Amino acid sequence: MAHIDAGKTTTTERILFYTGKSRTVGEVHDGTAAMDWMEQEQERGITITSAATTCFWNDHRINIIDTPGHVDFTIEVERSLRVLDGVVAVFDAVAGVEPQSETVWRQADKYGVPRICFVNKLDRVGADFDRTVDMIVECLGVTPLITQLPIGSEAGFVGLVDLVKNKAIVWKDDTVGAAFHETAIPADLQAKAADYRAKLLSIAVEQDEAATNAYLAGNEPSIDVLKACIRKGTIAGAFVPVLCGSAFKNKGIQQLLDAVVDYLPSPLDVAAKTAVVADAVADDGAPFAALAFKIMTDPFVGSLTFLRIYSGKLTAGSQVLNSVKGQTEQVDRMLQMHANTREDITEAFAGDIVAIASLKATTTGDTLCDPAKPVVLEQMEFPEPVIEVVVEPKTKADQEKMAQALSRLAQEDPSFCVATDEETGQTIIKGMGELHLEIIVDRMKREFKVDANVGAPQVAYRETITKRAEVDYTHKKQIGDADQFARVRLAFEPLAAGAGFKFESKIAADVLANDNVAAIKTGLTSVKENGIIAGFPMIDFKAELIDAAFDANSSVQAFEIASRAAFREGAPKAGPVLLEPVMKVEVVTPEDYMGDVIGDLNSRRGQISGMDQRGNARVVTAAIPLANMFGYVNTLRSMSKGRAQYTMQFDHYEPVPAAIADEVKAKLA
Ligand SMILES: Nc1nc2c(ncn2[C@@H]2O[C@H](COP(=O)(O)OP(=O)(O)OP(=O)(O)O)[C@@H](O)[C@H]2O)c(=O)[nH]1
Repeated sequence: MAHIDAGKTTTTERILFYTGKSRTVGEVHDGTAAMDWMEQEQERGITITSAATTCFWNDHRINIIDTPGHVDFTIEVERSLRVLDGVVAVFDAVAGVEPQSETVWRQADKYGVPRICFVNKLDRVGADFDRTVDMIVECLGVTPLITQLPIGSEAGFVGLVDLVKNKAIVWKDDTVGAAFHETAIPADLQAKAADYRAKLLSIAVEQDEAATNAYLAGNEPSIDVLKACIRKGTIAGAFVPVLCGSAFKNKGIQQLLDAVVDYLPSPLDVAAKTAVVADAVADDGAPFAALAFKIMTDPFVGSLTFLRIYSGKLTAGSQVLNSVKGQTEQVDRMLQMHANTREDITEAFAGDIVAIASLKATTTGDTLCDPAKPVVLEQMEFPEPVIEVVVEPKTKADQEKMAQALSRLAQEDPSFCVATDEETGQTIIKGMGELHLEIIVDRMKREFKVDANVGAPQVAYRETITKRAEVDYTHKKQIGDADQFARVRLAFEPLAAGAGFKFESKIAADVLANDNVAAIKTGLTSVKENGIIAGFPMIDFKAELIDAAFDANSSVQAFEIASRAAFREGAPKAGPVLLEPVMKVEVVTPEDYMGDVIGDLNSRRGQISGMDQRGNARVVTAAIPLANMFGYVNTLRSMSKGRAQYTMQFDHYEPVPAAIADEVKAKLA
């Protein structure tokens, strides 16, 4: 995991080469990287989906997921972190810790995933290992355990000092597969290496009482003991081993693989953590339990569901239970994925990542388990989309294809959703950012051959209420010969940000039958999706059912209709407001453009929250409404002659100022 362009894919490609999975090394910049197999990934040189693959190193099997760095695809990182046992965080030694590295680091914190830091790109002009380590400490707040030091820098980067073995490792040249040899630490690095090694030993031995005592008595731990200490501390999160190299120049990759095997946990090491949520143990003999973390549309088999197996064994041809949906699923075909190629397998075990073809009901985050021993593994959280565009099929034939394509794409990607505008009947797609929706539309056109007109991206506003209001609504209507009757008294009340929607029935059980109460909830749940100000979903409020009445003409349909009408009548009295997504923006710019950048951010209703120095660049952070950030990439590029960069991510919702709310309403009217 890392910020965009830190070198994740390049590192992964080298790993596949050195572990013997690929005979040639794919390069990101010429579109031949095996892990970036989507056309859009190859054209743009970025990772969009997280590809899963398997390789072997030192008699260990390693399952790898290469995650995207761009913030629009954060969901891919989130779901990968949910199922991974260890992470290699890749840093660009020139840029250091960049905003998205910080974000994904916090995500890894959330799931408690042990990490190794790989300081990459040491061959680049301006590379600085020490500065990157300082930033790791400062920005990520971790204790680094420096296990390697670079030998030389920039074009002179030739190898590294392995502080664990206390040896230098030097490569013959920059080519793929170039031989390396162990040698004595160069004279000019000996003092520094001794210093760093002493630090390494003193931190590492703390993990083991016997090793500490021996060390204090003047006895250095053996390499095996030292490695065991590092492993223990890494898994416990006491420190993070820091390694270095240059993926592009083929240096440090084999040592990185050694570190993965030596220091990151095996499925057995994380059994305890899993057991807390699921009562599962990483034991092939235990009942089967797995988490579906990703669904991918596949041209050959329809859809592929990726599973991480936590315990037990899965056999092709068996039946498993989806314990979240309460449905049985048939596992006909099981595949081992290698980026874009696959291999049929018949058995998979605890710790494995496999893809299952054509499951019926399973969606991302569901648990599949042994029908005799049902468990539910901890589910995943998905972010709310902040941006939307209207898509219109060009012909009638495209209409159907588009609906199909969008539903397939939404199934793959929980951070993307499709909605229909109630009034205009238009199809709206919603996602995490401009790039996210651009890729979706591109895939719809190419993979599903749908011809469509695409509107300009719009902000995905929300609505909420600010005060309590009550409504007493009676639905009475004659339809044909039959009368309909339902009366509801509801109260609407604001809730704290992030609380979503809650429904509470305060009436006694004999006032209204349960299915009528359920119908009222159903009515409210659907009607709140089209708020009363400008049709945006209403969030963070509670609806209380205070009273209700029925007669011989009442039905669940009548109560559903009554609750919807009550919402439309009641919500306007509850001080409704329009909410807009406010983004956290970080701009990294040379000093010269600082004034222009700040002036421009201010003019976008931005609130500057920080200014910092990073290397010789300045960093400005600000909170800015998304509505004012469209096309910023071009403004910034021309303002800074292409030298400044920015990243942006959703921060919170805030009420839109009245004048701007009127504009939004006018535009939508
Ligand atoms: N000089 C130098 N360039 C590198 C190194 N590693 C990667 N690159 C280059 O940096 C660019 C980005 O590398 P990627 O591997 O695509 O980075 P990434 O982190 O996977 O990027 P995303 O997946 O898009 O987030 C490519 O042009 C690589 O060739 C390195 O060690 N040295």
